[in-house]
Amino acid sequence: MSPKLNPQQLAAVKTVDRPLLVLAGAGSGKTRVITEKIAYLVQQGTPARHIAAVTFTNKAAREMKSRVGRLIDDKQSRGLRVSTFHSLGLDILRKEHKALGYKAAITLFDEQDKLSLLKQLIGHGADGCDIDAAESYNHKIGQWKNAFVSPEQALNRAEDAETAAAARLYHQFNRSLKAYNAVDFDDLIGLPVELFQQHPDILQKWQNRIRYLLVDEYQDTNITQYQLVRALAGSLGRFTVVGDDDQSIYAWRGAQPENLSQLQKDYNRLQVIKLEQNYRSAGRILKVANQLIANNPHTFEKKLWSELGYGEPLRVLSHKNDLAEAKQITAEIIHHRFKTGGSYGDYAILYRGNHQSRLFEKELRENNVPYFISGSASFFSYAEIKDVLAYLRLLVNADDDAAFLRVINTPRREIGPTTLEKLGAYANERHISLFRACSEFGLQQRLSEKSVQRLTKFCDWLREKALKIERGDTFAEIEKMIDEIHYPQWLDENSKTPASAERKLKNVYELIEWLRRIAGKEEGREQSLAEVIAKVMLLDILDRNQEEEAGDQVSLMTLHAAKGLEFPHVFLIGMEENLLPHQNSIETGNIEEERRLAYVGITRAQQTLTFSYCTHRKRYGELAECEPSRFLSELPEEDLEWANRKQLAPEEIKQRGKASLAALKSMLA
Ligand SMILES: Nc1ncnc2c1ncn2[C@@H]1O[C@H](COP(=O)(O)OP(=O)(O)OP(=O)(O)O)[C@@H](O)[C@H]1O
Ligand SMILES: [Mg+2]
Repeated sequence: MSPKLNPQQLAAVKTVDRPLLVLAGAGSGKTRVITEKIAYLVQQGTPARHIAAVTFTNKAAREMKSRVGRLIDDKQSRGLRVSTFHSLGLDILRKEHKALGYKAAITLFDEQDKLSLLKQLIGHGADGCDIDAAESYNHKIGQWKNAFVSPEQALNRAEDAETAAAARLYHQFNRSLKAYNAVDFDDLIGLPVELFQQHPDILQKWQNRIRYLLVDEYQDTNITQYQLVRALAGSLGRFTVVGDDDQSIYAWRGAQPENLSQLQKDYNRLQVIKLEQNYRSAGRILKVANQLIANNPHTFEKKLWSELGYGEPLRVLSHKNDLAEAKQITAEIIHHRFKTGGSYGDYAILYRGNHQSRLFEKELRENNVPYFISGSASFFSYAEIKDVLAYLRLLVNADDDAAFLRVINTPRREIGPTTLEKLGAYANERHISLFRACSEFGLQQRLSEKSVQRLTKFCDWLREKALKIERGDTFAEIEKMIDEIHYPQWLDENSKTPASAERKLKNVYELIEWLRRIAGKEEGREQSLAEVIAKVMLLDILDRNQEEEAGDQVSLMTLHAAKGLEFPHVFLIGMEENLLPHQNSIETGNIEEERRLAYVGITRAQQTLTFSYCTHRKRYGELAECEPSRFLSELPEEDLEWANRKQLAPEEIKQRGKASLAALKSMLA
């Protein structure tokens, strides 16, 4: 039986006749309001299939689903949608692809696919664009998509030649995606919004389907996501959104905490409920978090208190370098767990950047401490693995358009974007795969002779290779293929260092070796490549799920990934200038977002919280001196316990004291 809701939570659960915003600090039970409200709506007679709850990560969605599962039974929750924004978008796209002019099997482009498309477009004469800036165009296009700005609008608003060129590239980029029957991650939100604007009948159908909408972590929605919420919730505003402006940490991806105040403007019947009791953290942790975040300007005033006792002082550990940091914290976890008889699942190590996990992984493994890293890159997400798998997918099924697009110019075959665009458009018109379209006369008429030759050469090679693989020694043929397509040279040309090219090639051979083992394993019978590939794709999915599975293991994750979660014991590592706050943010003056990230980290802790920093750390191969994070100096001294503290010069301490005092004064003014 879960503990009783407090009166404000109860009011939030029972407010169903008007739009509702629950605005409250960390650990105050906002997510709990959402899960309880889903159960309440169902018990009041709203069929679960008419309720949708959205959040930001798969992990959060799964967690929410399982919490709902404890409140209502399977039969009652049948048809309930609990998902991320993006999978809701994908669902809408899949069902409504026709109205948007898409074929059913929509391909999702990842970052690498996008970058290589952009490079192709630029390489083939997108005016005024520089190929070395492909990443920055990619970012710019993402910003436009997140702000629901179309290529035409972007061009009209462009104030200089550079932006205008980027806007034109954006237009070409979208046109190519369409021709390939592909979408990118941002389109998963943007296209449904566009669809709803153009087709009121389809919108009505969806409004009828989703009669109540709940959104967690609302402060992280961008403009396009807000448009989607508005469209689905309709003018009646049948929604509950919960959020905390102090935990807005996705500004770099277009999140607009202003969406919180925008709600008040757009829905005059909006009810706002604030929650003030924190049920997660010891009083001291809460006090420290509140004091840190007080250094940021505030639109909404929030108070938070806790009844969970004051707790131990928060420790600040100093280490001579990052290896020492990993060693000491690993030792502390082993020792603490032994002393308290707890579970490894009670501990989390949080950090600003993924690279910080490496030494910890090594130390934990060497000491036989079970751990899992949330959201780390799996073997299958490496570009070289995806490339080779795409070749194999295409060899067993030439109609796999996503694979076709991935390999057609990897390594380069000088098949230009205009050719691919025409190919895509033709296949789309004729509703056939790209591979099939290549051999049709109708397409060939539209292309130059050279393009036809190159496409034909590729397709002939593919057919022949597929036959050899089927009839000959499958894996020997695959190994031969790596050389035939000049993949090692391609890796050399496209890797930052020879060592990295070599590592990638090693990964490729490891993959082939592994496939060979799988193929021979089953019941003494050699399996076909198609069977093996099908198995691998499934394994990949399972593997990813398993990755998210917590248990008796220490959790390692970035601060971004930790949002919404809680752990009895938290270690916040790398509390150094240039790491947290991140160097880029210091350079661009964006300290407030970094402070919110630190706030998110601190408020994950239930019982104990330990900060750690190094006095020296390797940077670009050289050992450099590090300063403790300015955020440490913003915390109440009386609640911290510094172990082996690095001596700060007295004037430095005074300087820092002044800075935080000034910030506090300006806040109170
Ligand atoms: N009324 C209550 N009584 C006791 N415990 C509660 C109550 N409401 C919530 N909790 C517990 O408090 C903890 C924090 O709740 P929850 O995760 O919903 O907070 P949140 O506001 O969503 O936090 P965050 O801002 O970090 O996402 C959870 O362990 C939850 O079970
Ligand atoms: Mg939450």
